[in-house]
Amino acid sequence: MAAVTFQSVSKTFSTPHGPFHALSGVSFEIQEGEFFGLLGPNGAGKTTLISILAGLARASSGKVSVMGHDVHGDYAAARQLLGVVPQELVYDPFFSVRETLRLQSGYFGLRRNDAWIDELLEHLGLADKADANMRQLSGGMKRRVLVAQALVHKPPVIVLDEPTAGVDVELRQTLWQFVAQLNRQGHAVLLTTHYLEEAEALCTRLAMLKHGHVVALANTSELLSQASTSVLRFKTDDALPPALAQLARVTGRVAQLPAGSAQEIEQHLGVLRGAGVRVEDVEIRKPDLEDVFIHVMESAQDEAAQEGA
Ligand SMILES: Nc1ncnc2c1ncn2[C@@H]1O[C@H](COP(=O)(O)OP(=O)(O)OP(=O)(O)O)[C@@H](O)[C@H]1O
Repeated sequence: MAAVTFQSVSKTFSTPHGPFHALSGVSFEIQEGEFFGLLGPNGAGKTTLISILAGLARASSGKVSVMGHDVHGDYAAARQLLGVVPQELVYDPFFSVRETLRLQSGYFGLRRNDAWIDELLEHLGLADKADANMRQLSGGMKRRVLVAQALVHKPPVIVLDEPTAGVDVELRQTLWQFVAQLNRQGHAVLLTTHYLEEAEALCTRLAMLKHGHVVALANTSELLSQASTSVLRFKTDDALPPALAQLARVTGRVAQLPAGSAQEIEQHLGVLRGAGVRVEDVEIRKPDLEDVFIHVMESAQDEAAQEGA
């Protein structure tokens, strides 16, 4: 049985400017025990889809189920099977960390949950904060509590919406080790993130959303192998000539250009030399998920433009 099923899910918001289609016919399944990534640029519809899955919003049409339980018609059963770590830091400032986790356990009918709560506190580096008041915690610590809260009832499906936004390297590593361990034990994970390196390292399958449409759905390794073009990477302080500037991905001093063959690499270097651009630390690397992501998003744009023409 699929852990999560999205079947032709659409969501339309009414806005002062008319109806806005945040999701249009989104369909995919996440299998039990799978580590699944949901990617897309800002505003693609990721949080809207997760809100529908968590029962916080209602789809305008389509069906969503968790382990066969409809999130609308069979809400309580579906919610019990899900652990959702929200993007926003929502917490009750009057409780301590342990009280927060006991309260959350109570919502799921779990009375004697302290052994698991202690384990969660330990795994998430919160053991020494158990009695601290929620409002005394730093942002990163609060986020750890949100993760613990989502896991108090050991849900078979864990949903993480941007869990590492604004989080330091140490917590990221602790979090991923723990989530990977839960995944190995059979929990399915649905992750949304803008850190494509994390998605590449963790997710076995990915869906990419753009303007509420699924524009790619495949195994991570398949997506990476489809991007056969290597990348020429170098540092420079000079402006790139226009012909290359429009192909390049530039981050600060680092420029990256797609280069399918040795000949193309030689051509790029020739153009750079001809324009008097001084380059350092030149290397050729394999494409990563960010290259694939940019390519998929650009192709989706071209297709949309053609359809609109
Ligand atoms: N209540 C609402 N009313 C109108 N429009 C909304 C509402 N909620 C979301 N939207 C719009 O729906 C689109 C999808 O938003 P959503 O938050 O799902 O995107 P996202 O992919 O999670 O983005 P981000 O990466 O920025 O978190 C956006 O254009 C957003 O402005």
